Amino acid sequence: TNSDANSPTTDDSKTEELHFWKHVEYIENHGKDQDDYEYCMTEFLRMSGIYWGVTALDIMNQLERLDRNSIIEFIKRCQCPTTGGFAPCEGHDPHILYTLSAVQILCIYDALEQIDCEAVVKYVMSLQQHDGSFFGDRWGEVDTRFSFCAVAILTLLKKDLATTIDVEKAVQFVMSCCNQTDGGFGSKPGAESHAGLIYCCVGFLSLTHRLHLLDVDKLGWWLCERQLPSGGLNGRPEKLPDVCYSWWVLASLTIMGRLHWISADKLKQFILSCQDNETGGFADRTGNLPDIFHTLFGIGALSLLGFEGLKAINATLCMPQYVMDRLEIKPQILE
Ligand SMILES: CN(C(=O)[C@H](Cc1cnc[nH]1)NC(=O)OCc1ccccc1)[C@@H](Cc1ccccc1)C(=O)N[C@@H](Cc1ccc(O)cc1)C(=O)NO
Ligand SMILES: [Zn+2]
Repeated sequence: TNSDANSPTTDDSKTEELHFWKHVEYIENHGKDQDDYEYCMTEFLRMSGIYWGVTALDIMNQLERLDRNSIIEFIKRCQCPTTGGFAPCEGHDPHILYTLSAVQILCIYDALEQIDCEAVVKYVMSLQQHDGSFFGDRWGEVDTRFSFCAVAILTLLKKDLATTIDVEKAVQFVMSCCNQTDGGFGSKPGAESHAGLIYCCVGFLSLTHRLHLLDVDKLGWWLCERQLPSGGLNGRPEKLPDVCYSWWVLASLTIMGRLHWISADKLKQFILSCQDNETGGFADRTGNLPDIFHTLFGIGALSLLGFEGLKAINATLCMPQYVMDRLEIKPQILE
């Protein structure tokens, strides 16, 4: 059958099209209604939410629909004067996750001169530990996500990694989280492989030019095993498909030069089936409510699959390729 366990069968005979202008409207209106429940409940990751909206609209060539100046003013108000890091929203604490989102937005707007970049560099350096790992903030959570954020921020700021952090130690820590059996990565040594963390670790190795350390065939195989009869991808064995895993898995395969190992047409159909035809936006799976996060990763995955009418997206940094070209940033990818 073409349906996965416990999910409604997808009628793959009906070829869905991309409701392009509905998605543009959905993103443009996201955040206009300050009383919107989902908007209020996601204040703690507001900076990331703006990055998701800005990137998705730029890939659809509609960036001018957002108010560039008010976004930049908001970002400036979120830089912590003492640490140089960015908070997700005014009044919150700085964290490396939202520092990356802020830097990504400013690179897309070509407005890095509006913030104190040297303070950002010092903030990132201050988070590296003796074992090479990175804290997410001053409270000391360690995770390979933060290793990716650290090298992504320094790369976007055009800093030489070798003269700002201990690259060898950072590489050692990430590789210590590599799962010998499936070639994947978890959040710390011994943790189960998870597609989101694999994306972070493969992205980290791409930015540090250490992709030769990967077992590409073993990891490529595990990533392709994520594809289910519906065409959708899950994040771990036995899980349901979810459109954001389209991005984490496809981006990782693209960096490793194995994108062709996935059945692109079946995946395209699954992603298009996650659109909300009334409100616009993408949900995590067919029939659920859309959100700005899954809208970016749905659009981003379609861009990686070469969907016409979408701009090229860089798999390592999840940003429009033209921005990478302007900044002359070339993360390593395997052919
Ligand atoms: C914090 N977070 C997640 O944990 C999502 C939740 C989810 C979405 N679909 C299934 N679960 N998961 C997620 O981003 O997983 C990918 C990932 C996991 C670990 C590392 C990197 C990526 C999402 C937000 C979200 C919460 C709940 C529902 C939808 C979106 C999120 O902010 N993801 C971040 C990455 C991330 C991931 C996990 C974190 O604990 C923190 C941040 C991101 O993509 N920034 O650009
Ligand atoms: Zn998801």
